[in-house]
Amino acid sequence: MAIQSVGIIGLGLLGGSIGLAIAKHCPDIRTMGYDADPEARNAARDRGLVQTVCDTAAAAAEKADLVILCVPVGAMGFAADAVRSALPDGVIVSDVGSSKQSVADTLRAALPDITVIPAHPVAGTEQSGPEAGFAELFEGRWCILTPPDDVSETDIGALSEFWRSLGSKIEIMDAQHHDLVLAVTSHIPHLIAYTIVGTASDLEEVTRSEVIKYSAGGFRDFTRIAASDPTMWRDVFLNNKDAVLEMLGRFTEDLTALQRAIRRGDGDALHELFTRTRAIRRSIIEQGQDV
Ligand SMILES: NC(=O)c1ccc[n+]([C@@H]2O[C@H](COP(=O)([O-])OP(=O)(O)OC[C@H]3O[C@@H](n4cnc5c(N)ncnc54)[C@H](O)[C@@H]3O)[C@@H](O)[C@H]2O)c1
Ligand SMILES: O=C(O)C(=O)C[C@]1(C(=O)O)C=C[C@@H](O)C=C1
Repeated sequence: MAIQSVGIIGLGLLGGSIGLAIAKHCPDIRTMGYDADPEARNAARDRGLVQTVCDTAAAAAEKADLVILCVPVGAMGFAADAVRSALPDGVIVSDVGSSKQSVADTLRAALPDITVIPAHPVAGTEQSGPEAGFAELFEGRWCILTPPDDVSETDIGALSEFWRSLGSKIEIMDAQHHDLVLAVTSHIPHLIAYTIVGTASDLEEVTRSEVIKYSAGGFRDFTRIAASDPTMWRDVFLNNKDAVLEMLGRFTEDLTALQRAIRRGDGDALHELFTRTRAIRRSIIEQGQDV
């Protein structure tokens, strides 16, 4: 079954980018969208993020083959409740949340008789809102699907084909494994960036203007990540608590080992680690995953 109409709930960076990517890559697919924020709905109309901006979530969902929830992870349950009564027979409901197990549980409870296939396009920026979306966001990026066991191969195939048509590469994964992998590759890096920028701005010996003035290199890269949306990231950490705490425990141990190496003047330990991490960066670039 090829997807012919898509309802997008939440018209920020992700929802807006999906609407624009559909218009670019599959102009025959009809797009309807809704955002809880009236200003976001107006901006979505102005930018043409979807063909029809609706005044209710139900109206955006009622004629869709595929409904994609593009709201913060903590709002997925509210969005599912808002579309439930309008969902047509045979619809697939999916989402783009950055953590998967708690979203899968929430959607299953809210939509017990509906085909739900949670998904996570591993593509984004530090920007948010309806002005931030762009059609190329998903090109060459992974989209991870975490289908429950009872979903048919046909429905998984239809959703995979949809994401492929927007330029994504597909990976199928267990939701819990997804959460562990993304904790270390995305969630902890954000936590570290939030911490280092917060620490620098709290220092008494270094003025705020010095932090801004001398943030040319490494620190500047951290400030980009630390500018990411506060609501989105609050929800990610609250909803991927176990995996984040597990990975944070390991990170803290490794940081303590580095601290000890510096205190003892153990240059070999530092050099060995930095050599390993440099090789990882180079292999990411060789695989064409750098942007
Ligand atoms: N930003 C990223 O880099 C990125 C990448 C991949 C996945 N994600 C995930 O995508 C989702 C959306 O993130 P985003 O970056 O697009 O955020 P965003 O803030 O740009 O957009 C979210 C939109 O959802 C709307 N909204 C909130 N609650 C709603 C509700 N109940 N009904 C309808 N609309 C509602 C908001 O008004 C906002 O416009 C999140 O779950 C996030 O974890 C984000
Ligand atoms: O590039 C960035 O700004 C991002 O933070 C994107 C990023 C990531 O960590 O890779 C952020 C959250 C997502 O769920 C997916 C992608």
